[in-house]
Amino acid sequence: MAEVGPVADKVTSYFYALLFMRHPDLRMLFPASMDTQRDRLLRALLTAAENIDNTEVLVAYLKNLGRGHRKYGTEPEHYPAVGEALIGSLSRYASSSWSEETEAAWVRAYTTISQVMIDAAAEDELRAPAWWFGEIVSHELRTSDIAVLTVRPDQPYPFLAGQYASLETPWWPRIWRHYSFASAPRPDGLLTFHVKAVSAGWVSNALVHRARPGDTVRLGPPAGTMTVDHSNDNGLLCLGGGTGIAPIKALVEDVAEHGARRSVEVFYGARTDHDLYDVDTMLRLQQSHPWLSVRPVIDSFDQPGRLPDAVRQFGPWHDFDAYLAGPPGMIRNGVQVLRGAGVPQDRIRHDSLEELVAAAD
Ligand SMILES: NC(=O)C1=CN([C@@H]2O[C@H](COP(=O)(O)OP(=O)(O)OC[C@H]3O[C@@H](n4cnc5c(N)ncnc54)[C@H](O)[C@@H]3O)[C@@H](O)[C@H]2O)C=CC1
Repeated sequence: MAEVGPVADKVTSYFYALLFMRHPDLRMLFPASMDTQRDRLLRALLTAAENIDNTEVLVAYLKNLGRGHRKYGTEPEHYPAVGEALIGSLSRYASSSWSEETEAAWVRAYTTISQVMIDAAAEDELRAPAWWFGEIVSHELRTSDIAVLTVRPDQPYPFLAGQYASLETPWWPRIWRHYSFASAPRPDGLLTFHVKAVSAGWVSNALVHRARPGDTVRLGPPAGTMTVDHSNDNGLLCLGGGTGIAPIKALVEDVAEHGARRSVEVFYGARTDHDLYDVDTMLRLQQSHPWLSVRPVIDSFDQPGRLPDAVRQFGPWHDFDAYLAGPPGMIRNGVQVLRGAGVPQDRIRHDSLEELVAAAD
């Protein structure tokens, strides 16, 4: 991987060129524009490589990837085609370190990886659809670029508070983006998402500026491990930056439903007052739950991104489980501050930074 890292763009372009040249029928499974698709493959490979020594994490990641691929229409027979193109492009760009042994090792690794994904997809097929249709039943513009969308899935959609779904709009077929659920599972089965239109974000702009009640989106299966550990009574320390407050709100509702005996401390960061688009909801929750405290943190001109610093001023936090949701930079800095405040790594939860960076496309 060290040799291909610096030429990652070339490797992925060559990979897709090989794949589509040899298997033109597979082209229709990918978006019309491949711009944002290109580095997804490499990112997935890097994530797998990073966790190569941690079998439990790696297998969980691959199973999730396999389940998630059902919505693309991926079939078991597609995997060898991808494997051939992958090895073809790696052997070309890692030529100085490539040998028969390297090739054999890649074939073995890829065969194992694809088998875990294929098996997870087959198992999932017995209990869940590949995707759900969801009708947008309400669309509320909270600021000029943030919308709260409520979606009614066509069949029951089981998930846990703190997880996210991938979502495809009718305007950008086969382009999927992740959005966290902004509520814990509700008795009426409706799902809520907070979407910020980001520059060059095709899906997010369509969802904020174009989507209307009555439109239909497709939903992939729920994913993510940022869920509440109900096996202990530790307090929850939650950092939500911008629309990252969405899954934090879901976690608060989840704790409330479990009859909270634990304190929940929420720090809600935004650039300006105006960007605290969900502060009223959070303060209402604080009023009805004595165990909940919500602290809005507004950036100042001389101190942008000050959310993690604000958390440092309170505490102590070493007995808390920590949850972070928001921009990747906030999560990185937040984790550092929390580690410095004595919160062990295994009690700090957030979504994968690779996925969040991809979501910003
Ligand atoms: N599950 C998750 O982790 C979720 C993540 N998101 C992500 O959250 C982001 C939301 O974007 P915006 O609302 O535009 O957020 P933003 O860029 O306006 O930032 C919101 C707040 O986060 C903090 N922050 C931002 N960058 C920081 C840094 N480098 N260091 C420390 N603190 C920092 C600041 O307090 C800032 O006011 C998107 O990138 C989105 O993908 C959104 C929903 C769920």
